[in-house]
Amino acid sequence: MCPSIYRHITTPIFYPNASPHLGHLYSSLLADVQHRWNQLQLYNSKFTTGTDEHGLKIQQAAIRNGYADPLKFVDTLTPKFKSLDAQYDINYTNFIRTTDIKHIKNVKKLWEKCFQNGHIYKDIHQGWYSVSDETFYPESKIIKLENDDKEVKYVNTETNNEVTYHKETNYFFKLSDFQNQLIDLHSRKGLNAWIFPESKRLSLLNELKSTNLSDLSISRPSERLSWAISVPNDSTQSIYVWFDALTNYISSLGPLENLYNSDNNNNTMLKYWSQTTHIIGKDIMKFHCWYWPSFLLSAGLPLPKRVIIHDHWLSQGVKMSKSLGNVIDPMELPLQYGKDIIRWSILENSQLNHDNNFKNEDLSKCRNIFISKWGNLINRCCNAKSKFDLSRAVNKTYGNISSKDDFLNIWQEQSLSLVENEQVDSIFNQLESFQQTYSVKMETFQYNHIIKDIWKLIDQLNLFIQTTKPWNKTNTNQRRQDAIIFLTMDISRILSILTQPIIPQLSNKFLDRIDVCPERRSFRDAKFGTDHTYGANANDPSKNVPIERKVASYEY
Ligand SMILES: Nc1ncnc2c1ncn2[C@@H]1O[C@H](COP(=O)(O)OP(=O)(O)OP(=O)(O)O)[C@@H](O)[C@H]1O
Repeated sequence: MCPSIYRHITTPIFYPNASPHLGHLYSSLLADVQHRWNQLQLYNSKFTTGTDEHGLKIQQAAIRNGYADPLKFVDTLTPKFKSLDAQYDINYTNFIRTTDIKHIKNVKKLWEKCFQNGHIYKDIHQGWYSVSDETFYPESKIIKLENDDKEVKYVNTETNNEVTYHKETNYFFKLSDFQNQLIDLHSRKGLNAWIFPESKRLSLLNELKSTNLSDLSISRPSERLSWAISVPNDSTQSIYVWFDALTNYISSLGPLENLYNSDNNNNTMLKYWSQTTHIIGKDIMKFHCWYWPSFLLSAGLPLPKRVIIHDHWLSQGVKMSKSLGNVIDPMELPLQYGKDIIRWSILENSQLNHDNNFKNEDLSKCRNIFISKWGNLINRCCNAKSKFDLSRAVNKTYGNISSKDDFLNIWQEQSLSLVENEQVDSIFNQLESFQQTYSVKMETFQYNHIIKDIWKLIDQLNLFIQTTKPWNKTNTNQRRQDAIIFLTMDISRILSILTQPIIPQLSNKFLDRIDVCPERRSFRDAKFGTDHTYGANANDPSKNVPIERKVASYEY
């Protein structure tokens, strides 16, 4: 553990009104990779996910499904979210349910603080409400639709979900008081930016600058919304689901009051909180980037570190969603390909800042590439028949190599051709640029770019092996053979260490295959020539192939 560095990563808490789908897995996967990346650096890392269990949408779904008690209804669905995580090795440290008592206490506390500080007041509210989105929409965003039977319904133009007109007493939050502070917050750029990616920051900032924020209704009459936390000292009103849900991010770390103790040295909760990254889909960015910081500022609480916003998985051209039912169920994906292949393929074929389409055939393609490129590379270099000896190369022949320059000095004596020298140069150039950019790409969730860089390096290594042909009888000079095997496998070792956040099981199979000891698999070990202890039984004929052509059932 690195005692002084703390990180906290969160997914949205999901609405358990139906089973999870690919979109939920995507948010969780982005977070899981980040959490594992923190762990690879030996940081203190927490990862929070969970379920958002209150609100009208759940109340109505419970009734539709024949449950008088909504808690009994969500009790049947929350395990499905946990099973999905288990299936894909989503290694969260905290699973929060908004029906947890400790969370309910925090929500009430946040309300009281905002109230005491003069940012909550009671008033009449009228407007267009969408149950599906759990939000009111302004008149300007409402259109009337009429079907062939002349039935009329109203929808909002943002999500196309139905809205109905309500007039009722609500509590309001003075969002308008925070407009300038929000503009300041979202004007922060570059490494200090509170929102990533930049395009989302700019769109939210521009909208903030060009609109006057209206105050936000943050309660509903209890007679309409019974499945919710009551407003403190007013049981006729229930707390709006977003005020409740957003507070989960604090509840997952501890009691809200702890954040008022600003002694950073002795306040572990604050250390995590100030390093909290929220990962969310673009559907909920205003809730997280406008409302959430405003509630916190109102209560005099510190803000989390940043919000990462991703685009959507589409199905039939529109956002995949539980309410529409146009979903891909990740539990029904061909798991026999291996969960890590599915993790890799989802991340390889998606971009944070673009809507994505899922193709089943990408999975078998991905698996085949792993076998033919990476699996094959290891099998060739650790081949018992060719009498290669990885252990000898790593420990003895090149046991004193600790840098690229050391290797190049020795390589000059072994090289037979200009082409080979150019290949070695190019491999080192690629490796250096990969290592220089890897951390930034990880921090900014550019996982697909990391994957591209990895395949480029693996391609180069394969080309090098094909050109140098260490198995060729005319090439039996042992020092040369060892140099080729050492270079190729040391870079494969580095890549396997650095892919642990993405493919935790498969990368460790690669590392097991070349006998890298478990204590030498962290970020600091991912440098050329730093480990001369591996390879012991790598050429043993009994060693398992890390990934086989034959599709196994639940292999990893
Ligand atoms: N199509 C999607 N693509 C990517 N992420 C998604 C998608 N759908 C949901 N998510 C993730 O789940 C969060 C929203 O959770 P929620 O449970 O409301 O999902 P939903 O399917 O949109 O539900 P509903 O249709 O009931 O509104 C998003 O912010 C995002 O993190």
